Amino acid sequence: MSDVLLSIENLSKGFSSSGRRIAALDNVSLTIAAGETLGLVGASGSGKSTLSRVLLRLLAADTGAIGFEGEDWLALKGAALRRKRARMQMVFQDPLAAFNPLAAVDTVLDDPLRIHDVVPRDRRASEIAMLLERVGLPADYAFRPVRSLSGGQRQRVAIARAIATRPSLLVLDEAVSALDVTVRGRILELLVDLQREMGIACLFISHDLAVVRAVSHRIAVMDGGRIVETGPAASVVAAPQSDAARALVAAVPRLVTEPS
Ligand SMILES: Nc1ncnc2c1ncn2[C@@H]1O[C@H](COP(=O)(O)OP(=O)(O)OP(=O)(O)O)[C@@H](O)[C@H]1O
Repeated sequence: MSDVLLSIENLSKGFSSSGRRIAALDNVSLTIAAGETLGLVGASGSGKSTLSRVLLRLLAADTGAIGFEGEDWLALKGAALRRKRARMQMVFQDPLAAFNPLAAVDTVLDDPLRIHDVVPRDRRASEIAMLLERVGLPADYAFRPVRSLSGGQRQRVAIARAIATRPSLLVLDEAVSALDVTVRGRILELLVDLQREMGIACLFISHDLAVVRAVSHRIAVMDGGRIVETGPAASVVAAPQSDAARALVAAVPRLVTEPS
């Protein structure tokens, strides 16, 4: 896993709020290798969402650079950016906010296949069936409205949609935070399976260190807009070096951090 897929270099982003300047991102640098899951963890307000929004080009950085699949990601525009977006997909906390809740599942999955021309039109229905199977949903769920699904099933549809364009990187921002604990466990297992079988790299963002630990090869810890610690997931949990990481470890119930 040494091929660098994503490199974030000296990224900074400030906001002005009530006359004060907030450094939401302060010289952030990190890399993700092809097929690697990097967990990004930090307390509320540490800058995680700002980083994901800048990475997804939903928000412009003040300074810094991002290389993705060997290209200058922040310089891409127009058709070239739209094409490249197929390679970096996202899963958010609330799938209902991400797609039309009245739409049927097959419509939600057909959109990326059509927009990015992933397979010819006559193969899209079988591709949708394959995607549903891949995320553990029966093929006849294609005809159900998204609104009729449970939270976990909706998140499976969101993951199916994200992998539909055959991305090399998934950005998951608090993707399991709204799910109850058993459903959360199953979605985390699905993500680990997908990552192993399809070789997709993930940036897995959460405020919850136990969740991040369950899926990540490496963990980066954010505090006050900075990356204050990066290391193998097991080391960051077992021997945190920064105050921010120590506080996050202390917040995890002991049962989760102790080896079985
Ligand atoms: N649009 C904005 N205008 C002003 N300040 C902002 C804006 N967006 C974020 N901030 C500030 O930037 C800092 C980082 O926020 P960010 O949402 O990135 O943190 P976070 O780690 O994702 O937190 P949370 O887990 O609560 O979402 C915070 O101090 C926040 O108040």
